[in-house]
Amino acid sequence: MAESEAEEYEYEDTPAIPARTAFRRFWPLTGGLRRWLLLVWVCTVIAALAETEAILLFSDLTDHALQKGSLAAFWSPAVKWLGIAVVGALVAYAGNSLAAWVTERFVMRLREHVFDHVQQLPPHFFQHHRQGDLLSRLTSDVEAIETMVVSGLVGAASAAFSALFYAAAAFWLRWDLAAATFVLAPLFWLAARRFSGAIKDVSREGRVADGAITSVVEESLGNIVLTQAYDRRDAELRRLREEANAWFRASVRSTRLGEAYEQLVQVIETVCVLAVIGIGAWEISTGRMTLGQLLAFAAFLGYLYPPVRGLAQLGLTVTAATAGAERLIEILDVRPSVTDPRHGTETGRPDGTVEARGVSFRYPGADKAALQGLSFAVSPGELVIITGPSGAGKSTVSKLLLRFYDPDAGDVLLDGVPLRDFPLARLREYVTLLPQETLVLHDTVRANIACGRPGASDRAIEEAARAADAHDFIVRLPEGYDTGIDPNSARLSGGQLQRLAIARAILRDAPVLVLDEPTTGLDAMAARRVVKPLRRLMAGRTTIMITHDLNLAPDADRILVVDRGRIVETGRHDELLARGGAYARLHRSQNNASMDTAELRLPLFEEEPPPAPAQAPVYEYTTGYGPYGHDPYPAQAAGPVSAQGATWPRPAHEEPWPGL
Ligand SMILES: Nc1ncnc2c1ncn2[C@@H]1O[C@H](COP(=O)(O)OP(=O)(O)OP(=O)(O)O)[C@@H](O)[C@H]1O
Repeated sequence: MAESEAEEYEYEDTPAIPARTAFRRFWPLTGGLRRWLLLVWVCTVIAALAETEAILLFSDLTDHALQKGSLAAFWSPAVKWLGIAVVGALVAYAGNSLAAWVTERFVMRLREHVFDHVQQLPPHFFQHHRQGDLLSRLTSDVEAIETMVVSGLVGAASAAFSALFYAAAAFWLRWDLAAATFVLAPLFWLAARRFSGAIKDVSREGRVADGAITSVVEESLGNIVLTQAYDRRDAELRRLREEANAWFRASVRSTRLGEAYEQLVQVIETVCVLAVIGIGAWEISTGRMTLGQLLAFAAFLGYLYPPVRGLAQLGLTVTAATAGAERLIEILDVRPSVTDPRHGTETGRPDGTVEARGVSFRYPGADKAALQGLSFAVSPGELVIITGPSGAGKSTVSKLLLRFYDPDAGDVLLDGVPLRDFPLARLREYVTLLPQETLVLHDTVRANIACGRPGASDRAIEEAARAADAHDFIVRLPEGYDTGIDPNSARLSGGQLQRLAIARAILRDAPVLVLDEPTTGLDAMAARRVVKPLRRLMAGRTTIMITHDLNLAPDADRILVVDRGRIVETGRHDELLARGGAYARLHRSQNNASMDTAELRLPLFEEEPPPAPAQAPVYEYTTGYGPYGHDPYPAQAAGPVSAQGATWPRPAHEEPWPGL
């Protein structure tokens, strides 16, 4: 992606777009709805015709029934008028209901379109965009576009036709009087033109402020622990107030502009009405017009002004909505960093040979390369650990393996096929990521595991959970597998969440696994607890593990030490230690760091439980694996296991459900 595109992420730089361009951009989304739009418009035309007829009947009634005091002349026009009113009401009801349906469908469609697009955007897009601002674009800005495309279009067509009917009727009644009053019509347009620029500016400011407020609230609530622990309430409040002030100013200015326009139009209308009454009075006095005609004429003008005013107002609404459109178009113009190949390669399930050939990569907008000339190969079933100092480029390797980005030079290959030749959905089926942060859906535990393989049977889900050593704590939850969890849920500990993620990955059953710091963020006990399930997950799969945690290094078939985007050492754990180079230094520094805490010195692979404190509660250790039951993954048995019996002290990290 070009550097200029990265710069577009700045909100202030949202490019200005003419309303016509914005309209054209979103018009294709009305496909399939256009015939209904046409029907809405037909309903509006019929309703306008009914009104026109009613006004003519009113003129008839005034001249023949009211002025002559004849009840006989009342009935026929009255019945007609009533009939027309009923038909007009029914048609207006149908038209308005249909308009609401079309409008909401369009909003849904547009929102899905933008949401789907955003979901394909590369990770760095989300680092550059505040979430709150994205939320505001997906909600209020989407609705603004609706005003422009659907309501705007139907409103404009309806208003134009209504204005045309009433104007034609006024001309038909008295063309000279109509012509005299129509001379004043351009005043409406002049007023609208005068206001439109200012209204667009203020609307844009309001939308940016709206996004900023949502961002502050979202960030502040997401960081509530920091806010409370460091007593940042006042600082957060100040941040909110600053954004709210901008919104307040824009909002008040917008109302002031709207009101000023409204009142100006009222005055113009009054001038027109007075002109009609003045000319009418003169015409009646000379006998060239009846009172009924004058009243009907005034009524036509009364009906004519709202659509004329509506048309001008619509111009302002559309202009204001364009500010929202600009914000959506800005996002829609960001291209996904990777796309499906035109002709995807169908290889069938790969064996899992992974190779990087001279891979170089620079993040969009970054000034230096994150990876340079990286080459390595992993055979099916091998475990390769990628380690190195912070910022070396380890996680970047995982992003290229998952094809979140394509390399700028070189290729990443799976079974000899460049990743860019696989359809994306297939590739993500073949390569599974276990990310550093455990990702949780707002759903049940079952659904959280099942998202590894949608449609998996309950049995398969449970088996995966057992293999991930998650079954036991899941069944202890209040509703077992049907217990609801969410990303902010405090119901599960870090280690438990990690085991859920492992169950999900086991269920996915991909031939290639990318583990990004699988034990980081867990305390030593929790880390120990995930090692065994991790081994089961890795069994028979090509595994590339990105980690600082060198406790797992002796298991690796090969270790790649990365520094400043290059591989600086390759070999097995013992070889690299003996070489006394970068790896040996990393290893030493890790051991030195862990000297400080007794907890970290606990052996990571040993399943021997720590000696039970005298008063420690005991519980049945019911996992179906290891020495206590049938282990379907015997080859992955992790180090020496306890032979002490079936009861263990409850590990400190194994938090039970509160109240259990
Ligand atoms: N979205 C991004 N935009 C620009 N530069 C980035 C981006 N993400 C990472 N980088 C840079 O790329 C380099 C490699 O980052 P990477 O996250 O791969 O390092 P890492 O070895 O995984 O570090 P850590 O161990 O701290 O996670 C770093 O210099 C980092 O600043």
